[in-house]
Amino acid sequence: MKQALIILNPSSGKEKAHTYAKQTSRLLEETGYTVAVKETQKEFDATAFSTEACKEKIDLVVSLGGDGTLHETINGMMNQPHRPKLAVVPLGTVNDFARALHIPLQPEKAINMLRSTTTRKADIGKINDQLFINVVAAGQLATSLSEVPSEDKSKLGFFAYVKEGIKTFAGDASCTMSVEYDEQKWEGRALLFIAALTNSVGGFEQLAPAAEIDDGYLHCFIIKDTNLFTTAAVGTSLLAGNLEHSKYVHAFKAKRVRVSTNNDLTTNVDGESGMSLPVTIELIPSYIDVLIPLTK
Ligand SMILES: Nc1ncnc2c1ncn2[C@@H]1O[C@H](COP(=O)(O)OP(=O)(O)OP(=O)(O)O)[C@@H](O)[C@H]1O
Repeated sequence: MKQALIILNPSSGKEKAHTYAKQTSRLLEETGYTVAVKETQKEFDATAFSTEACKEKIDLVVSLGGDGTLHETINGMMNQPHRPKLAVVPLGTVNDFARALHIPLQPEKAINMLRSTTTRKADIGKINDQLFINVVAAGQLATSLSEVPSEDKSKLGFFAYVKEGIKTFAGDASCTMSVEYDEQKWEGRALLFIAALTNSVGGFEQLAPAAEIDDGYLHCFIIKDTNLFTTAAVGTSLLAGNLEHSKYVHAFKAKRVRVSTNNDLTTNVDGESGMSLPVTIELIPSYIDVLIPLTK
């Protein structure tokens, strides 16, 4: 019999988290799985549960939580010879990974989807020795974005980041950045570096509209040193889904990028504060099989 593990973050999904876990469990049993549920209590529990699932050669891991739980779950699969298939029931406020894979954002619908699925191979990113599922950002602006209060994230979504970004312009927000990618190099004053795996970042689906989770590329943007006026132009291009054509932006696709700076800056990885620069970012193609809706 096939085996599934549900990794539940009870703090996302609020009071309905346990109900969703029961519904998921019942549905998977109906489709022929034996199911175990493990609840996270703190940071990195999902990583540990996921590593165990790999070692036990479990067939399917279901992440019931937000992007943070998913980020930890995928990191638990790193360097494991057996990687279970992955299903996602999004309980967070943003759920970029589910958006990118067209998995329903309402938990009940995502659970029901499990009745009839197909798999899609998803690319994964690697920053130094850690995996990421969605985005890496670096620069003074990214450091400020790591500090966006979660209350604002729930209320304002992507615009919480815009709000924090505008505040950053009160100080000197740019730094000298060196970005080496594949066989090329960009150097100059920059406000922000972004490497995205999918079209959805912070719940906003226009950053890299053409990016697909399985296209084999990191979609990178360097927002050059700007003042408040030119930043408004960058903002307009962003909202129009046209960022790559802005003259204030250096946009490129790459499989491997090295980012360094003369400042002491930390990155933002999947929306959380990450490691300090310099960093090496790589694309790992077709890393994981994700269950997605079967479309006829
Ligand atoms: N029982 C728990 N109580 C509180 N925090 C937990 C618990 N279990 C795990 N966590 C931590 O909660 C973090 C955030 O979880 P996650 O992103 O999945 O949910 P969320 O915050 O509801 O989603 P979003 O970030 O989209 O708002 C995880 O990275 C994990 O470290």
